[in-house]
Amino acid sequence: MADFFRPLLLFGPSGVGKSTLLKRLFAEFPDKFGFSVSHTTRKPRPGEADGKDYHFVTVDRFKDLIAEKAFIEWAEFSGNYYGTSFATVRAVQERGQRCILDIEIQGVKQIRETNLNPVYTFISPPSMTLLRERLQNRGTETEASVQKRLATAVKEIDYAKTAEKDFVIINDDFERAYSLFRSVALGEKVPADTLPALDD
Ligand SMILES: Nc1ncnc2c1ncn2[C@@H]1O[C@H](COP(=O)(O)OP(=O)(O)OP(=O)(O)O)[C@@H](O)[C@H]1O
Repeated sequence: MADFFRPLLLFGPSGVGKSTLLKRLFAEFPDKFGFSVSHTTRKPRPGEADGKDYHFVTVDRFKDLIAEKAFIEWAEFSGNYYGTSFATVRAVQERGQRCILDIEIQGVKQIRETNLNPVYTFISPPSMTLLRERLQNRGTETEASVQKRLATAVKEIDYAKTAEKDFVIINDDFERAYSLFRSVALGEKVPADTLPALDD
């Protein structure tokens, strides 16, 4: 069970279902896991709470935090800044919880250079067509933003094809994906999925 105490890092393209999987995990295990709440300069979506989903900050504040070396990793993504502070990860670990990070690719690359030693878990769409549909159906993006996220997704998936990762979870049928994700999060030794072709 040694893996349980390593942070769990989730990565995967926007719209693949990372937040949905996490929401379910936190509902089932309110005390076992702690989310590393990122800082962002993007505007809150309806229902998102400051300090829970993100620490929502201004660009000036974000730049101050960069200057103070507060971040383990930070990146600009889809026109906004995102970052993980040392303080948030530490706060989760001090509560005795497994820290879960939801990070985009540029951040993942930076994390590899640190001694955080997380379990790298790639959440994959079953196909590019389904990814596009989910982004469109979520209703939070304009068509231009969907296009931008899909273009980024293609690059992220190319990276994921070659990058070192501990687990791949295909978010096809949600209940199936969640059951696998739950096992991975609990530190169980389970056979994971293999990355689909994603060339559609
Ligand atoms: N297995 C699934 N089958 C069908 N729809 C799903 C599934 N999982 C998630 N969704 C839906 O797909 C949309 C995107 O999911 P979600 O917001 O969790 O993605 P995300 O990876 O967290 O994206 P972002 O990185 O942009 O926050 C949501 O509308 C969600 O309800």
